[in-house]
Amino acid sequence: MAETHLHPLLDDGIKPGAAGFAGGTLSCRCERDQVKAKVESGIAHNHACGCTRCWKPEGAIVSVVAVVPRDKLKLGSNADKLQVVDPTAAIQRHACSVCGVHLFGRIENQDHPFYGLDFVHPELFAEPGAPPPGFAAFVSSVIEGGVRPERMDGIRGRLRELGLEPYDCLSPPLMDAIATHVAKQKGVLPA
Ligand SMILES: N[C@@H](CCC(=O)N[C@@H](CSCO)C(=O)NCC(=O)O)C(=O)O
Ligand SMILES: [Zn+2]
Ligand SMILES: [Zn+2]
Repeated sequence: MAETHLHPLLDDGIKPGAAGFAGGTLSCRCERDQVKAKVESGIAHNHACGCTRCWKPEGAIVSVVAVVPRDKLKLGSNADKLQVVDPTAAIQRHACSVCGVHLFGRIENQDHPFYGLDFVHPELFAEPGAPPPGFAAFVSSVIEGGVRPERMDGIRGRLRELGLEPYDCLSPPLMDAIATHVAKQKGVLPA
């Protein structure tokens, strides 16, 4: 049976992060005139994502994506190369129009449960030591990206082997946070 290659950050086993990782500079993968953004914060909720919308490096089955507070992310050089991939999506992913890397994804809808957070791909940090992913989200969605359904047992098995519990939506704590936000908006829970 062929090995399951999920993502370069995962395939050789998950490396622990460095204590005190506090962000750094994200860069796109252009050979010159890279788009850069500075993140003055650690990352949270780092996860592998199987959805079709998150950026993944060539050949990867899943992306690795985390969140940072939006006010801690500052655009740097060559930001004029960025284009929003899909302005109708909840997460507005700002991609380099030359190399295709998503530098960050921003939620502009103030009613969204994750408003205030930007999505970033930790592998784009120049600085080492970002904490590793802790679970796998939207795993069934890899089929929408063209993965054959027969491979799903192998993919979920490999994720579990890496310690990344596979979910077909987000993790239970994040799904609970979303549901709590909705319940408060509806008034069935106190705000
Ligand atoms: N089956 C779809 C799922 C896409 C999806 O809902 N992705 C999630 C997770 S992205 C990072 O965790 C999401 O919240 N998307 C909002 C958005 O993309 O704007 C598919 O695979 O396309
Ligand atoms: Zn680029
Ligand atoms: Zn995703």
